[in-house]
Formats: sequence, structure tokens, C-alpha cells
Amino acid sequence: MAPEGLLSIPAASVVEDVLQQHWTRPRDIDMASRRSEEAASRRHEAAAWLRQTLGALGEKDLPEKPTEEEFLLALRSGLILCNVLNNVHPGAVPKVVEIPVDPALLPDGAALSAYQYFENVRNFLVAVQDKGLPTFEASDLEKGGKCSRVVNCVLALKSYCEWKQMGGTGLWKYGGNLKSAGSGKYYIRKNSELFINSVSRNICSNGKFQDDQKFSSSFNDESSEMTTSHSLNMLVRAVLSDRKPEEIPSVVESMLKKVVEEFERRMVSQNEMVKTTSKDFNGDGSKVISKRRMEMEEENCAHGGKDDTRAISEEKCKQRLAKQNAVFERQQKDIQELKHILGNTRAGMQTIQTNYVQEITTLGRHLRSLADAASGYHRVLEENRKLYNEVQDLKGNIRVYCRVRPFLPGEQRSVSTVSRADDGNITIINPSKNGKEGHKSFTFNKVFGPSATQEEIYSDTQPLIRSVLDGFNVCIFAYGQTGSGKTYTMTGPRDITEQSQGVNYRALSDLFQLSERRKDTITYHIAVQMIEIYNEQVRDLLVSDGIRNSSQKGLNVPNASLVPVSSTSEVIELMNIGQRNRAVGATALNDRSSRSHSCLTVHVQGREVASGAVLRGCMHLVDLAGSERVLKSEVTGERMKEAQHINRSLSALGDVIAALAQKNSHVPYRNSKLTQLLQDSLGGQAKTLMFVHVSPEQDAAGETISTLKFAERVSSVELGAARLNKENGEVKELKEQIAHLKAALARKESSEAEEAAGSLKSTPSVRRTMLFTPLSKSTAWREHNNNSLPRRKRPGSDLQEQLLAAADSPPWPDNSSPCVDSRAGEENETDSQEWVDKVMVNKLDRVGSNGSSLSDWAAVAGPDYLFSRNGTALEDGPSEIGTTDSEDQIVVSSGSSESNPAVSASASKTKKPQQKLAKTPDAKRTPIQAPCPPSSRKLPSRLRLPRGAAGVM
Ligand SMILES: Nc1ncnc2c1ncn2[C@@H]1O[C@H](COP(=O)(O)OP(=O)(O)OP(=O)(O)O)[C@@H](O)[C@H]1O
Repeated sequence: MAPEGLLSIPAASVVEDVLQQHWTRPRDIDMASRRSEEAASRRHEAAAWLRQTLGALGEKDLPEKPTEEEFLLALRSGLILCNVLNNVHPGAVPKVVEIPVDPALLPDGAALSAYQYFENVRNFLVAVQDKGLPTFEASDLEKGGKCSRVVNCVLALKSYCEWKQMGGTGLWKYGGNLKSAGSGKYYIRKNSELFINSVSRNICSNGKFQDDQKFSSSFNDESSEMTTSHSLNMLVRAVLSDRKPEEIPSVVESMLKKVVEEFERRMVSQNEMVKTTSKDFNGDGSKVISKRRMEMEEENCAHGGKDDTRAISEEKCKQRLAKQNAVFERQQKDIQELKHILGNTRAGMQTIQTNYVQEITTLGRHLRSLADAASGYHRVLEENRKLYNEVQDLKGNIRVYCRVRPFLPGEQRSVSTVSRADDGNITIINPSKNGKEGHKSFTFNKVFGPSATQEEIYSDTQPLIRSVLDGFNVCIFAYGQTGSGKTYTMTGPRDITEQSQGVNYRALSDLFQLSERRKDTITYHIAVQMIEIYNEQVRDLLVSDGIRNSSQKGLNVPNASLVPVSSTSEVIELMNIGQRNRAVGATALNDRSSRSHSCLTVHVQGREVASGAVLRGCMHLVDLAGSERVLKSEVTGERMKEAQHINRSLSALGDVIAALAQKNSHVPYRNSKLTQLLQDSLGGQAKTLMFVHVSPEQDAAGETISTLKFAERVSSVELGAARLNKENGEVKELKEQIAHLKAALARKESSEAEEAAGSLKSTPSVRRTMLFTPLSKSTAWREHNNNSLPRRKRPGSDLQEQLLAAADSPPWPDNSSPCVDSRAGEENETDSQEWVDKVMVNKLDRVGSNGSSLSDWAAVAGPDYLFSRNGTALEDGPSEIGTTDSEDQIVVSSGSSESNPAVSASASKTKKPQQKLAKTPDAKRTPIQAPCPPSSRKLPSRLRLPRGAAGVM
């Protein structure tokens, strides 16, 4: 059974095709007997109808199954024919010559009879012709006439009669398309057997229809129309007719088998077609579907109309096709609509896409131009900043960078006091004030927000570091209230990583790297000092016992050691030592707060290999103590004293800044150790950078504003263009000669002094003359020390003595040294040259003892370098660079900018007698292994850096 919606396969057509394919060979059929059979059959049919129609009249003369002769004889008189015609169509033959009841009554029976015959037959034939029925010749009724033509005429009349009986409407046509006008259906002959017979009679020996004139012109043409294609029955009959009876079952079986196979084949192909069709349909294949449908239609129609069954199935097929057509058409319509919608959508999408692309392009152009403008703006800003800095450099201004610390864990993260921090501007909100007053803006060379990294901070500092190697003096100091991040910037956090290293570490690392890179052209020697100013006392942090207070009246301040270094790791070691020696106190504000100023000083001397010219640079890295006010730190006692000292030194720094800013002729450097320390950086053509630190806490707003005001003042200070410390080889030689002569002179004086020393005692007044010899400049101490301490002779001490003597009057080239000279007048000449030389002497001391030759630039030496790198203590004892009972006892030489002749003279005077300082056991220098001062800071693993004290790492 065909699936629903599929066209059915007409079984008859299958059978017919099979038969035609397999059994259509020429057959030897006895067509003659078939024809006679057929003729008899038709004759009997005609006779039967005549008998039936005429009743007794016909039955009397016409036998039921007459032979040809009997048939013709019965009709020869024409009487039956006329009566039957009149019966079918009354009045068709107006005059019928009746046969007399008694022929003897006729005058001439034979003649009458012929006349009757003639009259009746003629009238009949005319009437039949009028009706359009097939006729025959009158002679056909004679003996030997063509009976078949007469039979045809009768059967045609019969057909006509039947037509009339069926209503007779419409046109009855002879030989074809006998249609019942109402039904519109093909006429179907009921007597199929007769039909078959009639067809069979016309099959030729080759199985095809013969063009039989008689047949085609007779009523049987109707059936010929019905069999225009091969009829199944005929074929079956044809196939079976020549078979023996015993063969028929096997033939039929084989025939059926073939039919079944063919049927199955068609089913399969139809299924295939359906699948293809549905695929085609699912795709964009409506055309293919239509084509396929057409083929199916053709195929089905080709097989249609062969028989009645086929006609019915054809009708069904047509209906189904019509339905399918409707579905297909609807679907095609839908597809067309969808295509249309798709097309529209596509077009719409394309339009949108085009617009989108256009908009994107336009937007891109806008963005590019905006980005250009922005980058241009930033470029301009950057250029402005550079230009500003250049101008500042040219003017010699102190550079000020401001850094805002982020909120720390545990701090109340309310609103930050800093409302803006970028592009060199910072705005502070003061919650205690309203309106305009509540906002205060400041401008600096650079402002770093809370998120600025250590690397970013350093990148803007780096150029200064290079300057040191180029022979400039540099000072970088960190300012700000306690806990604002000074140590973080200078050194780093407590646990330092590579990323969190502060300026100190990075600066020294850079120094070593750069010096290594330049070693082919310039040979560098680097040495460091580390000191601390605590309670207005200067302490050397690189000696173990230098910070111990051995006197009730004051601190023993050790001489500042100058330690040559050749790598950052060496510096780390020193810084750890310095850190352990630092004074660290706790306050209410920050229990880790360092209560002292610390300074790491890096001295660099470079000699140009080619020219012999010497470059000297010096860098102070200063971590100041917290700038908060005493009251706020809520301290008493010892802490109060510390705070007072810190505040005093910072206000002295403020005074110096103010004097410099106002270009006063007098600058009060001497008011504090701090200002003395920074004297050359603040007023001596050095490159100076101040990091001002800001805490974001609202509580700190007032302090922050005063810190920033101070920084603003600092930034307005013009130091003058920085000066390069470079001298050529010739000058150097001359200086060495002078140094030599001075050494000889000193030796002479020394021996005189030794003689006088026996009579002298150390008194408070003498102590008062002990000069603060900052850092490297311990000449006074040395003088004192050399004169006062008996030196044990060692092998090779002649050379040492000579060098030490020379060190007493070193040839300082200018006053650009960062160091504060303890002597007035000619002593002011001394500068960093001295310490470098001293360092080298110490080096030479060790080298010399190994039998190595001296370096030519180590022309002078001093006893300052009291411990060797391998930890061996020298015998020279402690080198106190100053002792005081109180700050007012300090006598400090003026710096180059300081003009205080009275003090200078006093200093000069105090120096001359070269009071001998009583040597105390405490003052003796020992290798640095002394116990550390208590510190809240956790001291380090190997890389841990000391806090504050400008420690490196
Ligand atoms: N930029 C920063 N990022 C992260 N933490 C910071 C920053 N600045 C400071 N800190 C942290 O804030 C705390 C205080 O900083 P720091 O000790 O450097 O302040 P200080 O100004 O040196 O204080 P003092 O005056 O007491 O020496 C430290 O724990 C430090 O690690």
C-alpha cells in the first residue's frame, strides 16, 4: 500500500507493462475463427435485440441465433427493419409495406414481394441515413451479401435506441464518444466480453490492430476507441491463447511473479522519489519538486485511461495530485514569501551593516582624533613638565615630588583627605574648614598618587643618580609626618622584595651598574657613610659602639666611618649594621617611628682613564624624622626631648629654606646639625630633590597642609645651577704637591704638639671646642686624635705616617662638598676629596701590608677608616667627631654660604690649640659586632634593610 500522500501505482498498468515486456512475441492466433466467432456473436446480439424489440413479429421470422443466411432472409423484406426503426423512432419510416396475409390474393406475388422489399428496405436505409446511423447496401440482404454490415447497422440502431432510452439528450454521434450529456462520463460498454471478443477479432497475427475498414466504420469503432491502448484483457488473452492448458498455470505464475517484482520495483522507486522530493523540498528545491511532480503526473497519466479501474484510480490520482499541487503551490508561495522576507531582511541587514560600518569608521575617526588630541595633550603636559623641570634645573631649584601614601590595613578608610593627585597638582580637603578654605591646592614637580609604584617613583629620580657619577652633588631627602611613608620611599617596606625596593637600593644598584659600564673610560671608587642625627647629636652608624652614651654629660659621637664598597651587597651589609645602631623610639603616633634623621652618603670618585681628570660626586640620601608637632605626639620625658629636637631641627631647616627663598645674604645653616649636614645640598649648587609625603587620613589633614606648605616653600628655593666637580690631571698633581707639603708641616706641628701635650688636660672647655666634624670631615678630630693618642708603631708605619700626616691637610678642591667642615678659613677648602683619600689610605694600608703598590690618587690618608672590611680593628682608637653636653656647646664651622666670621674665627681658634681628647675605653673602635640597640623593627634576613637611616635596602 502506498504511503499516504503518495500516488498509487495502478496495478493494471503494471500487469500490462509486464506482459508487454515479457510476452509480446508474435503469436499464431486463428484470427479467422475468431473473426467468425465475433461476427456470429454480434449477429446473435442483433437478432436478440430485434426479437426483443419486435416481440412476436420478430420471433416469428428471426431465430434466436440465426446464421448469416437466416439473419439476412428474415430481414430481406425490410419489414422487420422498418418496424424496429419506427419502434425506436416512431414515424421514422412513414410508409411500411406490409406483407399480405394470404399471398394467393396477390395478382403477382413475386413482383409484389420484390416491390415490398425494395420499398421497405429503401425507406429504412433512407431513414437510417437520416439518423446518421451506419447503413448498408440493399444488396447486402441478398444471398452472399455482407451480413456484417447489416449487423453493424442493427447494432448501431440498438445503440441509438439505448441512447434514446437513456434520455437522448445531446447529440448522438455515430461511431464515437457516445456521451450521456448529463454525466459527462465516457460511455462504458457493459458487455465487456463482447468487447473483448470484438477486439480480439481485430488483432492481427503480429498482435497489432488491423485497420479494418468495416470495423472502423461500424459501430465497433466505439470499442476501438476504448482500446486505443492495449487492453489488459486482450493481452492476457493473447498471451494465454496460444498456450496449452497444462502450460497456463506456470505461465500465470511466472506472469504474477514478474508483476509482483515490477510492482515492488515501482514502489521502491516511488519511495526514493518521495525521499528526494522531501529533500528537495527541504532545500531550496521547489522547482525540482514541481518537475518531479510533473514527471509523476505524466507517468501516472501515461498508464491511466487503459481501463475502467485505471480511470477511477486516475481520478483519485488527479484529486491527490490536485491536493498535492495545492500544497506545493501553497508551500511554494510560502517559500516565495519567505524568500521575499529573507531578501528584505538581507537588504535591511546590509543597510544596517553598511550604516554600522560607516558609524564605526566615523567613530573610529573621532576616537583617533580624540586619542591624538589626548596624547597631544599628554605630550604637551609632559613637555611642559620637562620644560618646567629644565627651567627649575637651570634656576637650580630644589625639585619637589609629592607622594600620597595609600590607606593602610587597619586604618579607617573613610574619605581621603586628598581629593586630587595628578599632573603635578594635589588638592587637600581640610574637613575642619568650610567652602573654599576647605580645599587647598599645591603644585609640585611631580605628584604621585597612592597607587604609584616604587619603580615609578624611582624612574623620575634616576637621572639624578646618574649625575652623581658625572661629578655632581646630589641630595635626596624625604620629608613628612610620622607614618606618611618616608622610609617606605627611601628604603622600602619592612619585608623588601625586588619590586618594593626603595630609592636607596635602586640608586646604589644603578650606581654600581653604571660605574661598571663606564669602567673602560672612567675608573670609579665608591664609599659610603651612614650617620644619624639624634637629639642634635651626630652619630656614626657604622661603628658598633659609637652610639653608646659613655658620659653623663653627653654622647660620645664617633667619627663617621667611610667605607669603600664595590657592590650593593656590601652596602646592604653596612646598612644592616647602621640600622642596628640606629636609635628608634616609639611614639603615640607610630610606635615604629624613627625619632632621628638618618643619612646615607655615597661618595663617588672617578678618574678618566684617558685624561686622568678626576670627577667627584656625592649623594646624600636622607630620611628625616617625622615632622609632626610635639603636642600631637603626646609624648613626655625622653620622647618629648626627642620630639623637640626633631622639631627644632626641622624648623631650622624651614628657616634655611625661607632664607634661601628670599635670597637673604645670611642663611642660618648653623642652627641645627641637620641644616649643617644639608648645607651644601641646599645652598651649594647641588641637585636637590625632596620627597614630601602625605598621609590620606582625615585626622592628618592639618599636618598634611602644613607639610605641603613647607614643601611649596622648598620648591621655590633657587640654588643656582649645579656645578660639576671635575679637575684635570695637572691641577690634581699640584694639589697633591700641596698636600705633601702640608703633611710635612703638619708632622712638624704634630711633634711640637706632642711635646706640649703632656702639660695639658682635657677640660670641659676643651670639650667644648670639640668640633662637630660631620661625616668625612673629621680633620679636627684627626688632628686632635693624631696629637693626643699615642700611636703604636707598626711595620711600614713610616709610609702610613706620611700618609696620615698628609691627610691632615687634604687638598679639597672646592666647597661643593656635602660635608660640613669643622674648621673655618682655609679649612673650608676641605671637601669630599679628603674622605676619598682617607678611604684609599685605608685601602692602601691593607694593600701596603700585603706588599702592594700604592694608588697614585691615594695621596692622603687618615685614621678614620678604623676597621677593615675583614673586621680587623685598627689601633687608632675612637674617632669622635664631636662631643657635646648640650647643643649650645656645639661649635660648627660655617659652610660656604654661611657667613659668620665670629663663629669661623672661634672655630679657627679652637682648632689651633689642638686640644687632646682623653681617650675613653668606650671610644675605642672595635669590629662591628656590638649588641644592637633595641628596635621595634624586625631585623633582617640577609636582604632585609635597615629602616630609615637612608639605608640601602
Ligand atoms: N606607598 C606606600 N605603599 C604601601 N605602604 C606604605 C606606603 N607608604 C608607607 N607605607 C606603609 O606605611 C607605614 C608607615 O610608613 P613609613 O614607616 O615609611 O613612614 P615614615 O614616614 O617613615 O614614618 P617615621 O616618620 O616614623 O619614620 C609602613 O608600614 C609602610 O610600609
